[in-house]
Amino acid sequence: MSLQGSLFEEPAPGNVISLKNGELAYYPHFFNKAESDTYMQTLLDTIAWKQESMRMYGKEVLFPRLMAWYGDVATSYSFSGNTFVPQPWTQALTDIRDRITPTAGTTFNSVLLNLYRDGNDSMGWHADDEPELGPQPVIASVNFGAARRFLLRYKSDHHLKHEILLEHGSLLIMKGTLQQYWEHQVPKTSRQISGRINLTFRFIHP
Ligand SMILES: O=C(O)CCC(=O)C(=O)O
Ligand SMILES: [Fe+2]
Repeated sequence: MSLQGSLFEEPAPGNVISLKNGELAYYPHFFNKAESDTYMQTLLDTIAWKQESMRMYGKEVLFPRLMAWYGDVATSYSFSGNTFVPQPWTQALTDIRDRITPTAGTTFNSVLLNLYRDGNDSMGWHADDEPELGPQPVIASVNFGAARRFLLRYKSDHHLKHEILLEHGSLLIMKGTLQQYWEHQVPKTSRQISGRINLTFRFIHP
């Protein structure tokens, strides 16, 4: 555990964002700049990044980003026709997990990592509503690297929207009925930007 972060520094306060049938809390500077720079580099160097593919309309399509899945041995996770078997926790991942756990108010047994290499990498509209996450999952999203727009839309009325710029060192907690009523995405951008890593800590019901 990082002494600097845990003993001498309180995380910056978060902003609760109350949406219709969904709740978010955003902590823009949860990790300080130096820690965030170090985690960015450590994760780039030590995570087993892979470009996965999914079957779509009978074709094998590459995900437009790199991914990795880490967690307790008993957790495996399926989406878009893939089952991901987790790799064992690394030191950096358990450090980050232990830092965010008190703020999230719940425990996590796995983490999905996404590496957006540049503005061309993205994630399309979806909700994290897979059955193994349970009915009202708490999902903690940690961000390092280039800031990216995180868009939300109400499933049954796409005019209802919200947007958050997820910055270097930030933490976003999604909870309550958010995944049931809202979808989210990280759109492409034509801006020339560097890489970004997002980690979503989850509790998978075995
Ligand atoms: O990269 C992000 O901010 C979003 C990640 C996400 O939605 C997911 O992993 O399910
Ligand atoms: Fe998601």
